[in-house]
Amino acid sequence: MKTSIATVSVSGNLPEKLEAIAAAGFDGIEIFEQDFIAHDGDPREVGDLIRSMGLEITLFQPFRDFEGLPDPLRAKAFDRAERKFDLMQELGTDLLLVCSSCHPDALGGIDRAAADFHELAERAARRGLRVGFEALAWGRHVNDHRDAWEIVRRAEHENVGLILDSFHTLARRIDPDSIRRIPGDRIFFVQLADAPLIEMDLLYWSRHFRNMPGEGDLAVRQFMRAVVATGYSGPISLEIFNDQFRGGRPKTIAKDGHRSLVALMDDVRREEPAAVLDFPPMPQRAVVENVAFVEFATRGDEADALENLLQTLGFKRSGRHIAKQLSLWRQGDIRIVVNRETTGYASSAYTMHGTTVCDIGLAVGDAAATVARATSLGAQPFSQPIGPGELDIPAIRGLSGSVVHFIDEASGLSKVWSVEFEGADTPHDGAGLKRIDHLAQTMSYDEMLSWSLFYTTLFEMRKSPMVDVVDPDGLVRSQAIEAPDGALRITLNGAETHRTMAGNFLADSFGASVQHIALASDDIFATSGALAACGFEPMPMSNNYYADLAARFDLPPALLERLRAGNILYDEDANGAFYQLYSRPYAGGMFFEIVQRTGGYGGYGAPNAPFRIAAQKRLMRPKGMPRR
Ligand SMILES: O=C(O)c1ccc(O)c(O)c1
Ligand SMILES: [Mg+2]
Repeated sequence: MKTSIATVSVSGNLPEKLEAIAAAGFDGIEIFEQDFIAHDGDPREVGDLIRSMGLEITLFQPFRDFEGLPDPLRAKAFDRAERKFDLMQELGTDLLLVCSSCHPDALGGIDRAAADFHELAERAARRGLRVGFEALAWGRHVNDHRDAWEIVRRAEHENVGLILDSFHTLARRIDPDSIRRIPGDRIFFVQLADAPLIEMDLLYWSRHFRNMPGEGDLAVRQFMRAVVATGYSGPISLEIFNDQFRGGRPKTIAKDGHRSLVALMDDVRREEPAAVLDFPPMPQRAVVENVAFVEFATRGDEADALENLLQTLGFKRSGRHIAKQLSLWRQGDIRIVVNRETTGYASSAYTMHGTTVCDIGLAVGDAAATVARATSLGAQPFSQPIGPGELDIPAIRGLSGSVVHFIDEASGLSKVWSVEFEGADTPHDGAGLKRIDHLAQTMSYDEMLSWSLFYTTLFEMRKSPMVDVVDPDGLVRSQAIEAPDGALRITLNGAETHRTMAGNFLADSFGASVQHIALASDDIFATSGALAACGFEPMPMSNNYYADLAARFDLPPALLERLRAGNILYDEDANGAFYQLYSRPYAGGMFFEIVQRTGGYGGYGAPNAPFRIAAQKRLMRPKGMPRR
């Protein structure tokens, strides 16, 4: 099965689009006519350029407002088609996409349309070309793939077939399983797009909000399962109209597209075992067991400040690396590595971002298989020279240059602490922090889809709905990506302006990275007391916040007073309660959060976020100081 993508999906001029598409690993492209017209170059040369990059032209599109017209418009439509057939022959492609008519004079009538397609197919056949019919969701008379199929069937010509596009079917809530009734050899082409569920005009939704399969909310997988069940074996092509992608980096968009397609086909293979798919197999999504470690790259005074903060959080240094300037800090099941190396990867991360989380270690069932899946999805394996006595721990590059290591029991990699570190790796209770609850990564809003696709295609993780967080100086979008049992929880925070707390951090750290780490306690009040004894200074919350808590919830006065006294934030959902306590920001806006979940509370305290951010900004911008 060939992978393909429409040129309209990627930003840039035609050569830039082609280069990005070829580099991402696609087999072919759909030429979107506008991209060709905007290019100044002979069609034969364009065709040769495309083939020289190892790409095939799988389709030329769109041909609009063809079927059901009265003469003389009908005759003109056929003349127009002949010109496009000339162009297709020069480019070197044999398939034309005809999308259903939106013409105000189109007459309708299934048999009239079928007769038009019979004649068009006859003309195409004379040149060895084929035509495919696609129902646009907003087509005047034809806006359902089942009607398009009836027209193709009645056209009775082997040079006309059906073109399916997941957006048009799913946006109209047409049951994708109706595709299972169509013979696979009569489907000439399949286009895929996802989209976020937003109530709006279908045309506007389609032209501005489509995204890659898995990035939106449509049942693209169910659609594709139905397609492969028909026996269809032609190209699978992404056709994504998206305002954000039009302004994005061509290479990133194309790579994300390829990743989404490969992951989708892997899911389809597993869920539709009877279908024959010539797609290379890959290991299934990795189940993350826990966050094995978080590593900071840091230096000098900043490193001292970080270690000091870790001590006030109840951590103890429990090991030093046998050869490198790494120290291991422990509490409960949490491991934090402080890396002060001046060469190697962590050192470059420090140079780039300042003190930063440069590496995340995840415990998985099979580390090598996880890297194999990641590589199939287009991720880059990561390695650096290994010193004597050190273990070769499989790793990949995450996004924005970060590194993710995979640790497993089977290969002995979980023993890395006793092998590579001197000193006892013994757990201790400290202030009662047990495990990492979540990691919060900050990025520009444009990068959020890439990151959520990265996590959801590689790991067994789900995304929860996007929430808006109000910062006094702008809006931040936040989305959680979670493993089913909470073994790994990541919140993605997308900043649009550098004046927000998140945007400021992003600008200061030159790129996306972890802005805060949330550590879980099973008794936040005991932890709060223990932290005070360690010299921890919580971020102060306002009286207004606690007055509002009293109004929002039915909290006993004594509990409310304990919350206020400890600067602890509170939230509830249908399942349980959530307690939060924040450190003061350090090193360019990073911070720690301490949380307790009771009764299966599933969120992240989003209602509290605006007040937490305002409190942090008060600390960072003392009273009376104008903002930068
Ligand atoms: O928005 C459109 O007009 C349009 C054109 C061609 C397509 O294949 C499509 O899905 C939409
Ligand atoms: Mg389409």
